[in-house]
Amino acid sequence: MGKPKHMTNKQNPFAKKKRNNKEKGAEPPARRDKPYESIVLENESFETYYKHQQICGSDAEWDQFLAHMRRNLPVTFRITGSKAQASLLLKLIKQDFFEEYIRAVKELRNEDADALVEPPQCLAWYPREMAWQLELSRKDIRRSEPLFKLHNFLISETSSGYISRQEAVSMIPPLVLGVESHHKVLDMCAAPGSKTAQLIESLHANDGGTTPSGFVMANDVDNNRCYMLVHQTKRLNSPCFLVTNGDSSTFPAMQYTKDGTVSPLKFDRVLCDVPCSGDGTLRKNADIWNKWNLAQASNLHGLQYRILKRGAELLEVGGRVVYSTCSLNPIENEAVLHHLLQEADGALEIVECSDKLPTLKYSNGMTYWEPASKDLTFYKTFDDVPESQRTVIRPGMFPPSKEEAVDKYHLDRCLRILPHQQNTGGFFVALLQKTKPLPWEAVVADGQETPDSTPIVEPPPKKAKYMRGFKEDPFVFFEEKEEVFDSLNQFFQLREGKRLGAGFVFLPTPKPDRRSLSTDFEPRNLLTRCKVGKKKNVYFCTSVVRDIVKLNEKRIKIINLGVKSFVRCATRNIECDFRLASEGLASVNPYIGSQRRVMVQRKDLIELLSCTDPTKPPEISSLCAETQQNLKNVASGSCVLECMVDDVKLATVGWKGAMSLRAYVDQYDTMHMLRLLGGDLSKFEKNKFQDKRAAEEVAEEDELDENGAAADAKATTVQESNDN
Ligand SMILES: C[S@@+](CC[C@H](N)C(=O)[O-])C[C@H]1O[C@@H](n2cnc3c(N)ncnc32)[C@H](O)[C@@H]1O
Repeated sequence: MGKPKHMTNKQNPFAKKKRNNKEKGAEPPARRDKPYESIVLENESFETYYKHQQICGSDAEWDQFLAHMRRNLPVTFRITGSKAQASLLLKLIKQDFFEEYIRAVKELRNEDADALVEPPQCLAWYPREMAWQLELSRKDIRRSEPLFKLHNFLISETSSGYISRQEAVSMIPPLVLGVESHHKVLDMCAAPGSKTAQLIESLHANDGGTTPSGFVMANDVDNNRCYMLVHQTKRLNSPCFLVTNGDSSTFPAMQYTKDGTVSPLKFDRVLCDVPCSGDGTLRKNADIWNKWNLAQASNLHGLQYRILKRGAELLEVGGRVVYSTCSLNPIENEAVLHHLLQEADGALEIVECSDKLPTLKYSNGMTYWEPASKDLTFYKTFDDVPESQRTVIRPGMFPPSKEEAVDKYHLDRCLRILPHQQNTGGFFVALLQKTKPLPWEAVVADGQETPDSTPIVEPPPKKAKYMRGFKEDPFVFFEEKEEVFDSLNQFFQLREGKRLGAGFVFLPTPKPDRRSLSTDFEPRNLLTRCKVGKKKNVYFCTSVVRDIVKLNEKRIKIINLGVKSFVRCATRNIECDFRLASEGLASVNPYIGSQRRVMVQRKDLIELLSCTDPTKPPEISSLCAETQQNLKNVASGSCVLECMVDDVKLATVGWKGAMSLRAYVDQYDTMHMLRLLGGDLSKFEKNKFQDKRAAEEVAEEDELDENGAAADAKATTVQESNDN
């Protein structure tokens, strides 16, 4: 046994400081030093530093920049999901949501009915009109009663994953990366996951009914933030996705099976949305005005460089990596890129990407900057840096000559998005292409393999804390012969249904020839999270994800993968002990046989979804004749309910009982589907302001009653004592 902790010589300096503070009675630091409203939106060092670096072209532009930095950020959102259902929702948003928006904004501003209100603005650079900006801040929406329906809409559609409330500039890196369905994608610093969600959507965007052959691996060093990532991406229900937890700067070399041979796993697309000082988010995080200083940027440069370098090593030749930050500081942006490009000696090249974002306003990447110390002394060359500052200001932070910056390194091809250019946050993004193996990879490969299949250089040694965090339940894949699978297969006809539909819940009408694309259901792609005992939840993933997990489980900590597809639910007289889980429906739906599918009429689906009392599901005899007819050949138990809306097929999980039919959908999905079906949502609309007022009234009445009772009791006591 070792010495007790307090007797060891080595003490954790942070714990010691905390103890000392406690002893001195010092208050723990508040999360924010000042209440939000009273934060002074000024920081002299910030202004001096960025003015010196000339991030704006003129004094007039600088004034505009600062003025925008001090304004609240407008709310933006994206419509997500597969093309068919996203178009359906867009149509609805343009009709109902905008109408309600204009009405509510007029009410909020006390304007009369004829007043003109700007409708929401489409972000023109985002494809297919799928991203929108409202001239309201998050605070406006949360705190204003007239906007409660809009708030409810945003919450319910976000919770069910059909829209994503995401800052406009944060939508840019995944667009620039250009992910396609066959790509192997790595998101190196992924939490909380708004960009990961976009990458997954791109992977599925052109699936046209087939499951993508590529995958997205999302990593974050912070164990807790990995769970935020799981939560954020869960709504997309992608079987081609996994979450890992590790330090990206030492991300391990991995393997996968390529054409039957175990090979090094290199990625086609890598996103490095690195940790940064975040001063581009000042409009959203006003407390940064208080805290901003130059030390953060200098401290982060090294980590940012190491993450990008590792990303480039893990990239396939011909592959692309996006480097992005929400910082305006050239030390965290152009300097990091220049640092690596210099070492890559032509193996990496910054490529033009503005063509992917037509109409986006931006400034070109900086080609000259001057690193500075915390006291704002600026240096033109490393030779000028005094010895005492040389651990902070590093040679790799200095710019190349002005000619090289443009002609050799193309730093001007980077995009700087400044807040005043289109009323957004500040952002930096660059797209790089790997044209050949990196010089140090070629050395590793020398004499062993051709440059095309260069093995991955091993990462720098890991620190001891690398594998820390909670222990995850195991990932236990089904074997080819698996009792549970036989039962699932028999009941849901998984090997007979084959590919009848498409990947996401909202299915375009299947074309008859799609059957020819069919692939058999692979039982080994099902897994559970327990080694012993009864299998409870059964998850589904694609073959490539299973392969990667099996080959690399010991190299990297895997947090999550697979979509819950079947749930144990033993019911008397029903042969299969599992029901379908709505999360996995999109993935397994194409395989489910016709005997477990029911086409229901629109009116009936509205009735099923509107039933909020689980003890009283609609009687089958109350449904339309067509629906009743379609139910005739379906045995009791879990089934898929299908319904056509325009030319889009909606699918949801249902349960046929002896006399009744029910839909198994959570509240937010119910609201979403009712919206698309044109059903009545009023019973789900909550006005939190009204609820609060009602609760206050009840509390007041209770208080009056209590006071009255106390007065009565007192009067009685007085009366009694008088009587005595
Ligand atoms: C700017 S945020 C990423 C935002 C995210 N891409 C999104 O769009 O939601 C940076 C993330 O990097 C993570 N991080 C910091 N150092 C890291 C490292 N060495 N390896 C991996 N992730 C790291 C942080 O935990 C943080 O979640």
